[in-house]
Amino acid sequence: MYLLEKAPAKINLSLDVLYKRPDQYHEVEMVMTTIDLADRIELIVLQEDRIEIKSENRFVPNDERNLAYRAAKLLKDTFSIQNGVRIYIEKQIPVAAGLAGGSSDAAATLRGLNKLWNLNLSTKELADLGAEIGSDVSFCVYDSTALASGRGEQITELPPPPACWVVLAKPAIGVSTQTIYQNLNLEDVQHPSTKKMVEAIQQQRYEEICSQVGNVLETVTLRLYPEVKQIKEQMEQSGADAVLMSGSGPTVFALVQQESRAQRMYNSLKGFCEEVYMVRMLGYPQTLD
Ligand SMILES: C[C@](O)(CO)[C@H](O)COP(=O)(O)OP(=O)(O)OC[C@H]1O[C@@H](n2ccc(N)nc2=O)[C@H](O)[C@@H]1O
Ligand SMILES: Nc1ncnc2c1ncn2[C@@H]1O[C@H](COP(=O)(O)OP(=O)(O)OP(=O)(O)O)[C@@H](O)[C@H]1O
Repeated sequence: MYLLEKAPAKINLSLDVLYKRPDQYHEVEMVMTTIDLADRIELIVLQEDRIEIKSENRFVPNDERNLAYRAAKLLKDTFSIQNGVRIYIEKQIPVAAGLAGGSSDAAATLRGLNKLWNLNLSTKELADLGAEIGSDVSFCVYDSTALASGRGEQITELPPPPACWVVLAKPAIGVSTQTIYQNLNLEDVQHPSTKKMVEAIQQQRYEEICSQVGNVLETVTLRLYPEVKQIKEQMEQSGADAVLMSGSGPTVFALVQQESRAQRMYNSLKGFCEEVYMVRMLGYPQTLD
């Protein structure tokens, strides 16, 4: 038995941190959506009791460090599944970029194995299981647009935002999410208004969405990595409707409604940044076949 799942990247349209919790996580309020930059996950059921990970990308671990491996293991252990699975990850999402690539692979594995192993779990049940793997996995299970609170695992779905182009640039550095949260000084940030962002999406007001984007982790990453700041400034100067860093970075994205303007921005960024993408905003679940 065999199944394909699409695992799209996410962007944070807003990311607010409320306080540091006693369990070493931070209480957050994030508005997230998906974009048409996606990994492709192929799942093949094995009669033998083992989990295999295959990927041509050298940055993707092929053992229990892989979040997709952990997703399969979690379902196997929780539901005493005797079969194994081969998981082939065709990687399109840049690794360690702030785009939840690993979390989305884990979520796609949960969705796919739910079908292949006839578990009949609801999206909420899968998302709750996903939270055991990582804070972003629950959102990725929903594969839509949502407000995420708690440490990121409490999901309230929202309608997809109005369509637009998303131009992304990832500087050639890796950023540790843990380091960024550790260096956050909550007295030194400007909090975005989650409420206004949610209302702007509910009312489908593109300009209001653009004026409400904000990410408190940006303060930390831009201070620690000047190359991220440089890319952000370059995007701001080339006529974006809004520019923001996604998650803990280092990827910066621009929202642009006009295709020709997005194309010009893509071309000019390509001149000094190797990893640049121009994709559509999605915000609703996609199928592959
Ligand atoms: C930055 C974001 O990607 C935004 O969507 C998420 O908040 C992070 O999600 P993630 O990568 O799935 O994070 P996890 O794997 O759960 O946690 C990695 C590390 O980030 C820190 N962390 C994460 C989430 C959170 N709400 N507070 C935190 O302080 C913790 O130090 C944790 O050890
Ligand atoms: N399926 C996977 N794809 C990519 N990286 C993975 C995967 N599973 C585990 N990893 C590990 O996780 C690390 C972070 O990768 P990932 O691409 O998920 O980061 P990210 O986009 O910054 O995540 P987030 O936005 O959730 O913080 C990588 O360095 C890699 O070693």
